[in-house]
Amino acid sequence: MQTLPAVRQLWRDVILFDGYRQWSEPMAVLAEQGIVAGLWPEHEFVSSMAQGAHEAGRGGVMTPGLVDCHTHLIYAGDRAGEFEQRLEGVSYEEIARAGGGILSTVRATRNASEEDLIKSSLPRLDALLADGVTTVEIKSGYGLTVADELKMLRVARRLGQLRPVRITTTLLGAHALPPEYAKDSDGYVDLVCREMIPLAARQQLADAVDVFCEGIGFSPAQCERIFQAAIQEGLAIKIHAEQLSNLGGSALAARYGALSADHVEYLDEAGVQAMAEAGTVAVLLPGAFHVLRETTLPPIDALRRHGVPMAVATDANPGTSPICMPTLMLNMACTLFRLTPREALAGMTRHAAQAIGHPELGHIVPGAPADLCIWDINQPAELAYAIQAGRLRQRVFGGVVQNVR
Ligand SMILES: N=CN[C@@H](CCC(=O)O)C(=O)O
Ligand SMILES: [Zn+2]
Repeated sequence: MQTLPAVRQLWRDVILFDGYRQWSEPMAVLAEQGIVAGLWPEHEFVSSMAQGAHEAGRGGVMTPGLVDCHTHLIYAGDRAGEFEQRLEGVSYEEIARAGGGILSTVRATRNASEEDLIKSSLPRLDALLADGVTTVEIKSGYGLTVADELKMLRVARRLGQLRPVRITTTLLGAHALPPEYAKDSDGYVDLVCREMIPLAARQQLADAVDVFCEGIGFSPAQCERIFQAAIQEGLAIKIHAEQLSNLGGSALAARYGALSADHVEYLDEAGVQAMAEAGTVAVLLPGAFHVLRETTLPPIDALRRHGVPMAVATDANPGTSPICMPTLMLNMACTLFRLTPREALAGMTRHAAQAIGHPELGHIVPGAPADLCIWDINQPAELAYAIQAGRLRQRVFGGVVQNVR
């Protein structure tokens, strides 16, 4: 059931994690016309502070709406067969080099219409929403032709019209080398730079441009050309880097002012330092680490020491992270990467918002959009501690309250 935004909505007696910290005493929170308008310790609150407000709820834990800052939510087909191959010992890289992996999803996605893709992606989007997400970044990258990449981006924009969620879109034309360019990777990079990026920008289909910098992806020199083309069109940049090896992609992206470098298991100290200097967010993807049974951990201590903001995301995709449960990622960020529950939660709220270039989201402060979650739990750390669906009581998107249970 969805409630129209009353002019003033009030929550009483909530345990508040505001994106930065957990408040030590229960709080009252007021939203007005879709914006957070006030926060008070419950014992200081008097009703004249929120005259005429509708009491939208009482008790529970309130967090910012979750921000899933790295997904490949739109695709056709599945890769369960590859999962079985990997269990038998074939690596992700070997499958990719044999024409499977990303390219197998490319074949299925090229054959799908926009309607097909909407139909197959909506249940995944709904799963994210049911687990507290109010903002999702969605990448293209399974089309690898101008037409198919733009098709994916159009679908991403349409998903944002079909559900109460903010969607940011990222052109990932340089995700893999399509078979038509098997012997001409520079030629494909030309296509990305000269056609895909300008068209996606001019049609306002992309908010950012991403690249996969890896032996089975694109070289740092090729990534650099793509960054230059993106910046030329006024688009933000991001990178998949240091996932399977260290090519220095994160440091390169940081030098170009990237919003984020994602995966970063093989990131070295110099890369961490470059990211710290540029304010580039490290997006940690524990789902892909888990599914690929990786053993090299991202350099969490170095990231902490240098003050690099760490975000956490689902990386929802059919190959390395077929996961649409953001709270499970909070758990895995803690159990696999040793983040504290508070770091993990900041990683899926405030730092995730920074990773998509929306610092106004992901925190609960006066003036911020009222994207909120109210959970039926006793303390915020439970979101990372227990692996359990169905704890969301209310999801508030731009001040509109959706009673989930
Ligand atoms: N590493 C590259 N891209 C995705 C995987 C995509 C796929 O395997 O389909 C990732 O973030 O893990
Ligand atoms: Zn990815």
